[in-house]
Formats: sequence, structure tokens, C-alpha cells
Amino acid sequence: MKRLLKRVWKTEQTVSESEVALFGGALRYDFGWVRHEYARLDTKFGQAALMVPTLVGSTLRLAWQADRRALLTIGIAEVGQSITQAAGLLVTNQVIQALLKDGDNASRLHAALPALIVGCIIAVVGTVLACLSTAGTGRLEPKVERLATEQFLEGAARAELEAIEDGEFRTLLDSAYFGAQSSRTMIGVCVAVVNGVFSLIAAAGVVTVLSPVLLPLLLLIALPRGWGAMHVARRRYASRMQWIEHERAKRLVNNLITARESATEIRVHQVGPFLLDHFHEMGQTAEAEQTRLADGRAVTELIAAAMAGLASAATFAGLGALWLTGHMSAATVATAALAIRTGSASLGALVDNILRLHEESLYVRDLDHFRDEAERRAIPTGGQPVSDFPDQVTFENVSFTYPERDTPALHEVNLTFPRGAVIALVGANGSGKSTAVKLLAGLHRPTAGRILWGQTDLVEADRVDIFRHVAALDQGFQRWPFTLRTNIQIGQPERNADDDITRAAAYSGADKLAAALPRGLGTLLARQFRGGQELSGGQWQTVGQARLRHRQASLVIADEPTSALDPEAEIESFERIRRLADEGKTVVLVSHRMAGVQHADIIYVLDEGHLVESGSHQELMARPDSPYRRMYLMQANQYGSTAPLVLPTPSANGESHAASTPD
Ligand SMILES: Nc1ncnc2c1ncn2[C@@H]1O[C@H](COP(=O)(O)OP(=O)(O)OP(=O)(O)O)[C@@H](O)[C@H]1O
Repeated sequence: MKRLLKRVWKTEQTVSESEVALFGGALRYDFGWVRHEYARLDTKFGQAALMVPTLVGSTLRLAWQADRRALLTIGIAEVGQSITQAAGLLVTNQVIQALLKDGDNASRLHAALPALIVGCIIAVVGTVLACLSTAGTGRLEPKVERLATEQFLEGAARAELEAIEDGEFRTLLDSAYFGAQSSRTMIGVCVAVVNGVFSLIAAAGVVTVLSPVLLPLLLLIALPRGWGAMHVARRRYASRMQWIEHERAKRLVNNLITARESATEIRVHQVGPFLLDHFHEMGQTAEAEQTRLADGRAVTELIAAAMAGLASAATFAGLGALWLTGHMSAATVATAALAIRTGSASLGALVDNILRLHEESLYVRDLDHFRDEAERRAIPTGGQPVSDFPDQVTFENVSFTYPERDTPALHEVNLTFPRGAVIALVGANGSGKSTAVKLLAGLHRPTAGRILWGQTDLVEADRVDIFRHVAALDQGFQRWPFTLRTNIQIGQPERNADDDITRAAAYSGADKLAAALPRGLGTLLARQFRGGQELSGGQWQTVGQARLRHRQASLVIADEPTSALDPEAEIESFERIRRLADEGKTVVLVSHRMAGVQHADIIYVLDEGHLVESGSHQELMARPDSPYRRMYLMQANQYGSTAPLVLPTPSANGESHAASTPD
């Protein structure tokens, strides 16, 4: 027995050899909710019970916002039920008293009849109230979940990009995600807690009315039951946490074996059998762990039941003694026994529900915290209007350091983006090009220095106005799992006319792509769904450029727009983007393809966050020690000295003709 208890109650972590080999140990997410692991195990029941009003408060506020009628219905139904419960017990007492009176059976039954009828009416009212509460809860739960999810999504969508990239905020975001689901669960649990409290008050009230001496007896039977329920709940929580860790590891391996991204290596490198072996080993460890936990639960429940049984026996012995010594009538003893049973069952359920409430509230509190934090870090609304695109946007000694980074990504940089010009940003990997365009687009605010939109400092400007002027396509632009049409329209969702979409598609060549797809522009671009199609990287860039064109913006930012295009498509693409400047748009190009940027009006060269030079292609090529010249020649030399970089030069009428580089 001792060995069994030791085995089932051991608390140390069981990690399979496979988990150690693949992940270096148990696979734990760095998510916020993991911070709560075992939190409740350390919480005493008293502490959890004391927190109930606070925990219930925030859920009730949400419920009040979601549907106050449903909330009021539940409240009234629950209070009504507790009244019917107490009244039912008192009426039962009347019935028993009448039945135990002197006289023949018929006269005793006659005497009991009025109380019996009242009892039936009370039971019907109680049932109707319980149904009302169930209906109200069913109506309220999805609304609360929807409201909580909307508040979560709104907070996430409005947060500054800095916040989204900040590890702490992301952690909070991930944990708050569970809060929306928990808010829904909390409604049902709150109702159960309220129900439990009222039932307990009703039972205790009746017991006190019958004989105040019975109240300690109720406690005597209820306390061990409460202790048992708490112990079982705590073991269940611990078991869930351990089980989750194994499941998480197994699910990850499972996903890796079936994922499309790993399909090539799974086959060519024969990773499949390797991972399957580990999957099998992890599965066995998990099964052993589950068996151990199930044994543990059974033992705990057995002990809890035994304790509750002993307490019941002692209580009923006490009741028997009171009856035998003439301190209590048989009718009162019977009613008291009933009230004690009802009360102790309510208390057991109450303890269980309070602990569940505490567990769920951990996630709901994360959601509350996230809402506050998201509000604090939201992109500010209002500010100085920037209704017209200015003559130029200027970076004045701009520095920027990412959160959690020591070295600045941009260091006292001065840049000018004149209206209608093509500006190229070039430089080695990590030199700060993408960071500069994110600042230009208003996605980040400088850590030092100023970005001036005309005369307006970006920090004081209405950011929504700024975003309205910007169309941006970055390296990892979103490949929405929607139709081709929506993938273009989403550049400016409110422009939905067929003509606009077709024009944008024709601009980038996405019209030819659509013609080759089974449902044209209506083809779903998501292989994971039925009828969905997958595009190649280059085809996606064509779609991205159509999206860029669809957006009616004055500042067009294209960060590596051609990296996946074939040479012919790349030439066309650069030319197309450059031509946007002819319409008065300011075009900012970030690219490693020197041939593509050489026709820009201004080329800025960045190196480790510093601006090292600027000028036109001709000016930069004329400087012997120019880093731009070095990069350009390096690329040109890859094709051999007899084949210098050749790209069409845009002509005034938009047609292109080949031109060799000046070098
Ligand atoms: N979200 C981020 N959080 C923290 N650091 C970042 C983030 N994005 C970029 N950095 C860092 O900032 C520096 C500049 O990165 P940036 O992406 O602007 O370079 P880049 O010139 O666009 O590079 P590439 O040519 O490789 O795209 C790098 O050191 C990079 O590691």
C-alpha cells in the first residue's frame, strides 16, 4: 500500500528519453499561461475562496456588457431556486410531522396533503427556475466569449508594431488568447458557485431553524467532503499539467511528420522512421504516466470517500443519539438528515467549483491585463492631420533601437524622400534598410531624431492619416488564404469594383495568372482547402504587386519585391514599379539587385545602421572608393566582364530599351 501510494503520489516530472533527445527535456512553451502552472497547487482553499468576489466581478462586468437581460434572468432564477430549496425542506418537515402524528393512515395522509401540494408546487417552480437559469446561461456564454474575443482581437490589431515584436507583450498576447475561452467557461462555473452558495445558505438556514445544534453537525460532515473534493481537484490539475507536456511533444512530432514543409527531408533523409521511433517512445512514456495518474486519482478519491463516509456515520450517529435521548423528534431528525445531505453535497460541489473558478480566472486575469496593456500600447488616435501627401518626407538624425536590443538598427540617419522620386535603399544584410522603411511607413517611431512629413513630426501626426498615404509590400508580405480577387482587393478593401481589381491585376501580370487558374480571379489561394490552389513564390509576388497597385497611395514602398521572380519578370517588375513615379507617387525600393536600383533618382547606401553614402547611380559609380560601386561591380563580375549588368532604361513613353551599364 505504502509503495502504491508512493508511486501514484510522486510529483517529480517524468520526461521520456525521446523528449530529452529531441528537445533537451520537457517541452514547455514560453507562454504566459505556463506561469500559472501549479500556481493553484500552492493556493490554499481559503485563499481561493477569498478571491471569489474579485474573480466573479470581472466576469460579471463582461456578462453585463454582453447581455444584461440574460444576466438578470440567471440572477433571479438562482435566488429563486435557493428560496424554493429552503421552502422545500421546510415543507418536507411539515409532511413528515403530519405523517408521524397519532391517528389512522387516512387522517394522517389528509393532514399531510396541503403540505404535499405546496411541496409539489415548489418543486415545479424550482424546476422552471432551473430551466430559466440554464437557458440564460446558454444565451450568455457565447456572447461573453464573442465579446472577450473581440476585445482581445481589437487590442491586438490596434497595438503598435513595437508591442507585437516585444517578447513580453507577445507572451501576454498568447496567454490572453486562452482568456476568451475561459470567460465563457467562467459563466457556467460562476452560476454553479452562486447556486452552491445559495443551496448551502438554504440548507444551513433550515438546519438552524430545526435546531441550532445541528449546524456544527453539518460542518462535521461537510468539511471532510470539502477536503476530499479539493484534494481530488488539485490532483486533477497536476495530472492535466503533466499530461499536457507529453501531449504537446507528441503533437509537435506528429505535425512535423505530416507537414508539407518537412515532406522532402522526411523522405529523402529518411527522417520519417527516426521521428516515428521517438513518437512511439514518447507515447509509451505518456501512457505509463496516464496510468499512474489514474491510479493516483482512484486512491485519492477512495480516501476522500472513506473520510466523507466516516464523517457521515459520525453525524448520523449524533442525530440518532439526539433522537434516542428525546432531544429531537423523529420528524426533525428525518428533515435534518435530508438537509445535512443536501448541504454537504452542495458544499462538496461548491469547493470543486471554487477551485475551477480560480483556475479559469488565471486566464481571464491575463485577458484583463492584456486589455489594459494593449490600450496603453495602442497606436494613438487623433493627432495632427496629414491630409495631403507633403513635398517630401525627411529623416532628421533618426536613430532606432528595437525593444530588447542593445545596438541601434539605425544610427543618426538623415534621408530625404521627395515627392514623385524613385528612392532606393541598398546595403548588406542587417544594415537597416527594412527598419528604415518601417519607420517611413509610420510603423515605428524613432528612438531619437525626427521624421517630418512636410512640417509635421510623425510622433505628433495622426497615424491613420499617415497609413492612408502608404502602400507597402515587404519581403514576407501576407499571402492571405483567400481568393485571388480578395488578395488584390485587400490592398484597399473598400475599393471593390471589378474594374479596379481587373486593372490592378493587369498592371502586374496577375491577369495572365488568373486566366490559367481554374476559377480565374475567384480561385481560392489556399491548398489546405478544397478547390484551393498553390502559387509559386514568383507568382505570389505578382499578386503582391497587383495589391500594391490597387492601393491608392502616394508613397509606395517595395521591400525586395522581385526576389522570387524569373529574370524576365524581374525586369518588367522593376520597370513597372519605377513607372509609378510618373504618376507623382514617391517610390521607395529596397533591393539587393543592383541592376534593378540603378535607375533610381536617389540611392541611399546603409551599413550597420549608418548612412554611408547617397547619390544617383552615375554619381556613386564615379567615386572610386564607393561601397555602392563595389557591390555593383561584384554583382556584375558574377556574369563575367563581357556581360555587364544590363537592364532596360525606362523611357518617357513607358517603353523600355536595353542599356548597358556605364561601367
Ligand atoms: N523585429 C526585430 N526585432 C529586433 N531586431 C530586429 C528586428 N528586425 C530587424 N532587427 C535587427 O535590426 C537590424 C537591421 O535589420 P533590417 O531588417 O532593417 O536589415 P536589412 O538591411 O533590411 O536586412 P536584409 O537585407 O537582410 O533584409 C539587424 O541587426 C536585425 O537583426
